[in-house]
Amino acid sequence: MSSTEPVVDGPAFEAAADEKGRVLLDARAVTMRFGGLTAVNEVDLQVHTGEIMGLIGPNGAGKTTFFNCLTGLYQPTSGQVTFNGAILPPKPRKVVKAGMARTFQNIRLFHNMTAIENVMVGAYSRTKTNALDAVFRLPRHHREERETRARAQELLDFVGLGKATDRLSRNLPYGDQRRLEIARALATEPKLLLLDEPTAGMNPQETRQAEELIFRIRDLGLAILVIEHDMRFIFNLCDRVCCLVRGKVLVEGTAHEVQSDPRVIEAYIGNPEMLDLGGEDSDA
Ligand SMILES: Nc1ncnc2c1ncn2[C@@H]1O[C@H](COP(=O)(O)OP(=O)(O)OP(=O)(O)O)[C@@H](O)[C@H]1O
Repeated sequence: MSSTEPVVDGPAFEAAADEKGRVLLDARAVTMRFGGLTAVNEVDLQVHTGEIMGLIGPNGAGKTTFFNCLTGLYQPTSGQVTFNGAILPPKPRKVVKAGMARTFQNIRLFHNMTAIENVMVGAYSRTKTNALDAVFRLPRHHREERETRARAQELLDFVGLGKATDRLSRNLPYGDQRRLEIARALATEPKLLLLDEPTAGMNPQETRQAEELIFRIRDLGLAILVIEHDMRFIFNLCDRVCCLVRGKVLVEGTAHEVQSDPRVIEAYIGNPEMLDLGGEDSDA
């Protein structure tokens, strides 16, 4: 969040009314093969309402492929994903409508659009305006346009970009672009937000701000599933953590359990710097 902007009260989300701790996302035996390579192998994972769940694992473990299976970008070779009690079809638009939104490892904003326009694109997945309303500019179109813009501004305020409304997204600093992606995902009114390496490329201060923002999103009633290589960030943030190795679940448990599990430490041998949990002489 840009340091000059005050933290504002959170916008209201339907998810806030959900009973806490019930199973929201239930992935069963999800498998994804690319030819002879099994990138995701019989993965079971549950995310409950109101929790922050982390997904970790060395490079190539299958984390992003698993996200793609959950969000309909890939149709799993086998297995099933249930969300909010219903089986999810492997279609990204339907997944968004069901209440699951995501951000990507590589920022995917509309670079020639302003910040608010980017967020409004997210909100259109929820509006009722059809092509006729828009072409003939019927009253419903105008009313929804006004409401959508107001909601988008509310979300920009919430993520700390309230003053960036009319700036082209390509001109925003890197950390702000990541926050804008989150605002756009929030505009789809999700119950579960999936974040793929939200702090990649951030400096320590931006990382702390991202952590604080994710806590605030959870406090609005949303559940969060986050992939991240920054272990200090993950173990500080998450209620539970799942560690994938070569497409399989190696360990799942509370952040404390996973952090101290020797199998996790061993999985990172060869990349010990990735397990840097920040000792006393660490820089952040
Ligand atoms: N579209 C694809 N076609 C073929 N192989 C793929 C495809 N996508 C991913 N893979 C392979 O699947 C495996 C898992 O990749 P994935 O990107 O899911 O891992 P990851 O855990 O997200 O890694 P990283 O932390 O480096 O992002 C890798 O061996 C990768 O090369």
